[in-house]
Amino acid sequence: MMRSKVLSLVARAASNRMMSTATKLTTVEVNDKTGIATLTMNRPPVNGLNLELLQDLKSSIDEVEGNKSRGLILTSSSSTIFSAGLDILEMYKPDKDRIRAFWTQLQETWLALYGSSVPTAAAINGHSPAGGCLLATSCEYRVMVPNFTIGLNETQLGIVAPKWFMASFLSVLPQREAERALNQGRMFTTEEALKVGLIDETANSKEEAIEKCVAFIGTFAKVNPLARSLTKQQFRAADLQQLQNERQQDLEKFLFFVNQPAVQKGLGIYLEGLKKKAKKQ
Ligand SMILES: CC/C=C\C/C=C\C/C=C\CC/C=C/CC(=O)SCCNC(=O)CCNC(=O)[C@H](O)C(C)(C)COP(=O)(O)OP(=O)(O)OC[C@H]1O[C@@H](n2cnc3c(N)ncnc32)[C@H](O)[C@@H]1OP(=O)(O)O
Repeated sequence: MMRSKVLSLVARAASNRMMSTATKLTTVEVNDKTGIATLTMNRPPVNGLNLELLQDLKSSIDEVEGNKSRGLILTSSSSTIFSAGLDILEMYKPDKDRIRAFWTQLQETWLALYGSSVPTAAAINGHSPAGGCLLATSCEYRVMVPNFTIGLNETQLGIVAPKWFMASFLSVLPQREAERALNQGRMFTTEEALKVGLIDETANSKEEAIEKCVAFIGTFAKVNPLARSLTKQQFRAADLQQLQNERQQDLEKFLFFVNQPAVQKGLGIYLEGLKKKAKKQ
């Protein structure tokens, strides 16, 4: 970003530095006191992860990696939705080239977030199904506001979570819990998620969730940053390497699967159900 633009933004935000506003789908704000970056998703109405939001997320993660932030907190500008997961419109009756770019970008964004060298935490201030849960479980810590739901509900849509979605989930939950929840496509309430360990803490508001994420990141203040990040990377290396090695096959598998007539039919019915529900409200 141009230095002059950064400077004018610095002047505007008293103690927080807005590091990126070039795109409207994500913003990065670095707190001058803590040095921690808050990455906010802003794609109304539900932060559906389409190609452009995924691109912005990836470039915002890269920006945080590059600006020496002490940590990254992922959250949403919506008051009720963290992220509704993948934008189903990207997968339903897809454009041939765009769906390839979409899935490739999802892979890249996951590799960047799950493999991030800075401490990461999610302030889950709303519902977080499927791809939303993928983002949250790719972070190292999760704080969630009550009365929302989180989980990998793919089987409820007649689709299958790829291995790397499972890897993020398994980095948080024991295998037995993860397998059962995935097979059921189970969505956990905030309270259930806390009980099972899918989230680490609850908070009564987004602000409190962010404070708790800041406190988590603060636990690394006296730890050597290089030693911490190399340790994290060793824990995550096998999962990251597996996707790196299989990226092309993973893409082809996704394209084959998603283009099956039965899958397309299921997605169409699911979308119709969402739209009917939205009209009733
Ligand atoms: C053998 C095979 C091996 C390997 C397989 C290989 C590949 C696997 C293939 C595929 C895997 C793909 C993985 C996908 C993961 C996903 O993320 S799929 C998306 C799942 N998401 C959901 O199910 C969430 C659905 N949405 C909701 O439940 C609610 O909308 C939500 C609780 C989030 C919010 O509720 P509310 O505030 O009441 O809002 P509305 O429901 O009224 O929604 C507002 C409008 O937004 C539209 N919308 C909602 N979610 C989505 C979405 N995910 N995508 C697109 N659009 C969405 C909704 O229709 C409303 O639109 P309208 O206003 O009517 O136009």
